[in-house]
Amino acid sequence: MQVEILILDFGSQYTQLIARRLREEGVYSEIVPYYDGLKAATQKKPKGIIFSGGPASVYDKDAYRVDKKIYELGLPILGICYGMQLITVDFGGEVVRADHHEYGKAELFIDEPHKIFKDVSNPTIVWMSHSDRVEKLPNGFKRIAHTSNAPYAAIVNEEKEIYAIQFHPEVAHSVEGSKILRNFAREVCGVTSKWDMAHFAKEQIKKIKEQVGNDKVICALSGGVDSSVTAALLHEAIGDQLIPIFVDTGLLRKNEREEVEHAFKNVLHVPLITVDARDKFLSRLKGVTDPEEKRKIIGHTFIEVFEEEAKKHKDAKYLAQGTLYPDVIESVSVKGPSKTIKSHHNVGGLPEWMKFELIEPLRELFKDEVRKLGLELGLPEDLVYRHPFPGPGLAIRIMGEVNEKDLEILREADYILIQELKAWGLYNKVWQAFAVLLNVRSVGVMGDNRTYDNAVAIRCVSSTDGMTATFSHLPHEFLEKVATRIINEVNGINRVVYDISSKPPATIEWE
Ligand SMILES: Nc1ncnc2c1ncn2[C@@H]1O[C@H](COP(=O)(O)OP(=O)(O)OP(=O)(O)O)[C@@H](O)[C@H]1O
Ligand SMILES: O=c1[nH]c(=O)c2[nH+]cn([C@@H]3O[C@H](COP(=O)(O)O)[C@@H](O)[C@H]3O)c2[nH]1
Ligand SMILES: NC(=O)CC[C@H](N)C(=O)O
Ligand SMILES: [Mg+2]
Repeated sequence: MQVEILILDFGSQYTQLIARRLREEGVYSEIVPYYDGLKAATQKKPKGIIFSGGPASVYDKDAYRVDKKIYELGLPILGICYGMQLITVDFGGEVVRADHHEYGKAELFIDEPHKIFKDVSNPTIVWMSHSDRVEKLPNGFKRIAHTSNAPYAAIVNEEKEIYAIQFHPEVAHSVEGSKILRNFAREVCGVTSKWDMAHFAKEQIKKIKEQVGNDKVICALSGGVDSSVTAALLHEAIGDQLIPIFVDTGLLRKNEREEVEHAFKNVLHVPLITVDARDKFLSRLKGVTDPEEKRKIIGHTFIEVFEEEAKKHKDAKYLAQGTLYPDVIESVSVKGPSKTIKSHHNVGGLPEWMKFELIEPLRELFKDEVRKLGLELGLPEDLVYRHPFPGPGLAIRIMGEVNEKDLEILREADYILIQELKAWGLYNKVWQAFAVLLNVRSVGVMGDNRTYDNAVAIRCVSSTDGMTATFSHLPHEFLEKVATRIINEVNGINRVVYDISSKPPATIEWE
């Protein structure tokens, strides 16, 4: 893939958004950590470079710096926030701590028409998030825009084509931010190519064919979006050389195995191998109540099942997995390692068992791009827009020990919730929705009799990436209908509650 714009990450929370905005404009871009900037720019030969924002202050002793040779490559550069401040000091200007911090919307007044402001209104609303500011202009630069708080909101060195802006064009609050980023790519850097999913699919298919030759590829397939799109792409490229393996863990939802098998065999015509490992998973989980212990047992059992299965396919040289761009970025980001809240298991993410070479065709894509690719490849919409479902499945939605009886109860309750969401046209409006079996008993009255039964929690959240989430504000009539149906139709449940916590401080799953 020809990288048109290279983004150097200085640790901003919004770095990924810069790449997304550019790609939405059809400009292919990639992110690298700032310290790899010069090397990547030399190798990837982009048409322009963007410096992201970042939490540090340029006058700090250990502030992130770039190799100054990057300014001599003759490529246009756009510095955003921290990126602007870094350019300022690198060219002999001065950055100081501002008297007051500036967070939020500001009116940007354009002082001089310029390529990056083509077709942008004057004034325009932009979004600021900084506590340092440019005090003295760097050499060779002049001001082209200001706000009431920031006298130097945009500056340029025309000779070197280096632009620097204090606001964040990548966030949605900057009303014409996408236009400014597009202008930088198209008007300043002269990017003319138009990147889209059809384009991407074609290139990947060609690449996979060349890489794999006549060998075989194993793909762990969950029926989720990421692994399904990976499998579909591979199947397009290498046909029957693909060995897709789906594990029935016994922790799946109602009809899930049948639906996944149906979609792959009859809709996509991919011959799927289903491994029935229900007994293995359930027997190992017997008597286990600790959430982390459950997750670890499931993760290990997955590897074991795959090891056994892989032995049967000696000629399989490759393993395909649905790694996405955020997974990649997280592992190379300049941010330090974060705390483990839960052991997220990802079958493919475990390299110990692998004599395999990896194939990760989605590693440059965001989730919504993967969905577009899925549609491009002809995957059915209900599969493409399926809610995420975690590898450990229903085991982390039953509080405490997992057993067949509780799994059955939870499957029925969950099924009713999903059925109703679809019936009310709400399924695609929430990011994820499911039922949780609480293992809390409470007293009820049904048909004049006392009941003492289990309770179910309904969890529906909106989110863009699963990292943060808020509970979905669903109509009360809908919730009432779901609760009534669950209590009436599922034996063993006499109470339904709605989870109204957000993430953070809660998480999406209960375990
Ligand atoms: N039941 C399963 N059988 C085989 N592989 C599985 C199973 N469950 C999970 N995996 C593997 O673990 C990976 C991680 O799961 P994850 O839920 O993150 O992705 P996904 O299921 O492909 O997509 P989604 O996020 O939409 O659920 C999957 O891509 C798949 O390779
Ligand atoms: O593949 C997965 N393996 C896991 O072990 C796992 N645990 C949580 N999830 C999913 O990740 C998102 C965030 O979940 P949490 O807020 O509960 O951490 C939500 O979408 C969860 O469903 C998992 N996915
Ligand atoms: N968002 C940013 O890039 C902030 C840059 C710098 N830390 C400041 O506060 O001004
Ligand atoms: Mg999944």
